[in-house]
Amino acid sequence: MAHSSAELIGKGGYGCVYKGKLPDGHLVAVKVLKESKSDGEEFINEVASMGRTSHVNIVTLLGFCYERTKRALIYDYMSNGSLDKFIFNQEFSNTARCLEWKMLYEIALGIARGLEYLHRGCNTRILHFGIKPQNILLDKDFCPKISDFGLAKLWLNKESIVSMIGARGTAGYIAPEVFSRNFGGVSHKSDVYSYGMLVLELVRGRKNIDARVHNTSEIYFPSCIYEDLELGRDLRISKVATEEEKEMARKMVMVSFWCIQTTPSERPQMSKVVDMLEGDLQSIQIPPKPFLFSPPRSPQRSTKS
Ligand SMILES: Nc1ncnc2c1ncn2[C@@H]1O[C@H](COP(=O)(O)OP(=O)(O)OP(=O)(O)O)[C@@H](O)[C@H]1O
Repeated sequence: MAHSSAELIGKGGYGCVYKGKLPDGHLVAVKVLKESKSDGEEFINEVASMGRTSHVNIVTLLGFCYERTKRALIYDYMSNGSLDKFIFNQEFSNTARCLEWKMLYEIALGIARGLEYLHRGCNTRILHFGIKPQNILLDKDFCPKISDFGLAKLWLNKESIVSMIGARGTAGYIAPEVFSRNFGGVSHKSDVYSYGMLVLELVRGRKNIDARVHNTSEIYFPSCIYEDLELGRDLRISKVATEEEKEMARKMVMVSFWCIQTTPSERPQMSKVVDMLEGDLQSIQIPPKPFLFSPPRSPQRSTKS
């Protein structure tokens, strides 16, 4: 289906992604999945359900290839790549911040709308592993789209889930209840948590858990942002110049802190998140301080601090 001279554009935990071109010139991203032992029926069912998904903030799945153990998924090509490139890239953080506040706000809102759609009605899905900046792709107009929501994840058993959380370093986006059932059951609210962590990263332009930071109180940055919020201080975030920008940043921070509440039932539904982002800053209450836990470093140590 894809052009033979397809170029490699990325690698994920589940396989390589190539850029390709359909005979009519349409650009596509072809994700060639690693070989899997799971049965094909599950794959086909999952692809069929993804095929029924249609939303402006979800990457469109155009088709799939399936031949014994070889499986590939064909998506619309997103010319601006994934969000991590814009929020973590030194090149961008040293010069003028690449994405303006208005754009960051639009991205946060777009992702919220996409997740709200996935959580709604019969399309209901939980992303479980957390949604991270690599899963947010930006199209040519910088409209954010969620990609890869859960397909490969369904093939994993519980054990491999635990080892992946340890091995892949995406722990910062995963809700506490995914590590330990003491916090409650896994639900849509687990995605709400991941969303909150992702938006905090958008705001700060830095990973939530950053080993390069020397001051220990800064390692887990949401704590110091919370302090600013609680004391009504200006948030210690760069490039917020105008009142409008301050308001957008504050709104994003308030929403994120609601989303990362430790108890799942205290987190808002995604529909409420969309409302909060679109509504007045004044109508959002200051969230309680979330209990900020350190996710386990290895699969064996599911401790909290
Ligand atoms: N539709 C697409 N258009 C453009 N680039 C894409 C597309 N899909 C994926 N990519 C690129 O390929 C990279 C790897 O994507 P992929 O979905 O395989 O992995 P991931 O999201 O990083 O992780 P995982 O699959 O392990 O959750 C992305 O970060 C992005 O840069």
